[in-house]
Amino acid sequence: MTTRCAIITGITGQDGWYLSQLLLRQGYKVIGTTRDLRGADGQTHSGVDVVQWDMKDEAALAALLQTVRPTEIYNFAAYASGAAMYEEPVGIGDINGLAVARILEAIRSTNPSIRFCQASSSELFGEPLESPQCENTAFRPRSPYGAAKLYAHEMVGIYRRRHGLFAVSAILFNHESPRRGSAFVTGKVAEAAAHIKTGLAQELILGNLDARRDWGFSGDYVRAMWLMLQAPTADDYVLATGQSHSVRELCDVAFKRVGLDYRYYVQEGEDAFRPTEIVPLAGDASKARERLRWAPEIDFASMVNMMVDAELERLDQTNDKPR
Ligand SMILES: Nc1nc2c(ncn2[C@@H]2O[C@H](COP(=O)(O)OP(=O)(O)O[C@H]3O[C@H](CO)[C@@H](O)[C@H](O)[C@@H]3O)[C@@H](O)[C@H]2O)c(=O)[nH]1
Repeated sequence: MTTRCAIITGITGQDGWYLSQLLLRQGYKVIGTTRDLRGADGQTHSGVDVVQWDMKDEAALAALLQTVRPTEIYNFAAYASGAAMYEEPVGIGDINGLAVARILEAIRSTNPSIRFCQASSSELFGEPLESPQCENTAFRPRSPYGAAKLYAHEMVGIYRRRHGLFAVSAILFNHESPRRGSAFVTGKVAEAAAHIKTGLAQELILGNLDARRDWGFSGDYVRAMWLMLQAPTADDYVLATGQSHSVRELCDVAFKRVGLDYRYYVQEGEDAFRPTEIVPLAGDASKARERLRWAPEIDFASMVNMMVDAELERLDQTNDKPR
C-alpha cells in the first residue's frame, strides 16, 4: 500500500496538533505548514515535517503539492475571531477567505484527486433564525471573520460541484483543549483557575458570564474531519456536541476542579464584554452521527477538567510557582 500523505495548514494550532497525532498513528506522512517557522518549535520532533508557507503564495503551494504529493489537505490556518478582527477585515478576508480559493486552485491544477477539508465555523450562522443549527440552517454571518469563512465555505461547494473535487467543509462549533490559548474564554478560565489556586493571581475579569456556547473537544473534532475525508462521498457536516453551556458554568466547573468557588474570584468587566447572542449557538450534528458514525467522546466537564489539570501541570514544571 502506498503511504498516505497529508498536508495540514496551521499546524501550530490545537487542531493541527491533534490531527497530526491521529494521522501519524495511522502511518501517514504529515507535512505541516505555518507562516512562521519560529512558532513551530518542537513539532518537528513529533514526526511532523514543518514547512513555511505564506497563504498568499499560490505558486509556492502548487510547487509544494508537486513535491510532496499529498493525498489529503486539511486547512486549519486562519486569523482567529474576537474583538481584534474588526481592526483587520482585509487581512481576514484574504487569509480566511481568498486563501481557500488559492488552495482549491492549486489542487485543481496539480492533482484534482487530492481530498480537501476546510475548517468552516459556526460563526457562519451569525445571528441564526433557529436553534440548534444544522447544515440546512441559513448562514447570516455578522462579523468579518464569519463573512470571510462563508466565502471559503461557498468556494468549497463550488469546486465540488463545478470541478468534481472531493472538497468538504466541517462547520465547527467551538472546540477546545489544553492547547488552547488564553485569548479564548476556556483557556483564559482554565489558566486563571490554576493561577488563583497557586497564588499567582487573585481574580479573573471576564466579559459576559451569561454568553452560551456549544463547546467540544478538539481531539474529537479532528477525528470527525478525518472521517469526512474517508467517506465514500464528499459532503459538509456540522460538528458539535448539541449541548450549550454558559461562561458561568465554565467557571463553575474549572474552579471546582481546584477546590474553589468561582463566585469569590470572577467578575464581569467592560473590556471583554460582547453583546449577548440573541439565539444561543448550539449545533445539531445528527448528520455526522448517522453518516460518519461519529460522536464526541469527551464531554464538557471532562474537557474543562483536562484544561485545568494541564495548566496546573504547566505551573508545576516552571520554577515561579509559590506552592
Ligand atoms: N475570549 C473571551 N470570551 C469571553 C470572555 N468573557 C466572555 N466571553 C464569551 O465567551 C464566548 C466564547 O468566546 P471565545 O472563546 O473567544 O470564542 P468564539 O468567539 O466563540 O470563537 C471561537 O469559536 C468559533 C466557532 O464558533 C471559531 O470560529 C473561532 O475561531 C473560535 O474558535 C463568547 O460569547 C464571548 O463573548 C473573555 O473574557 N474572553
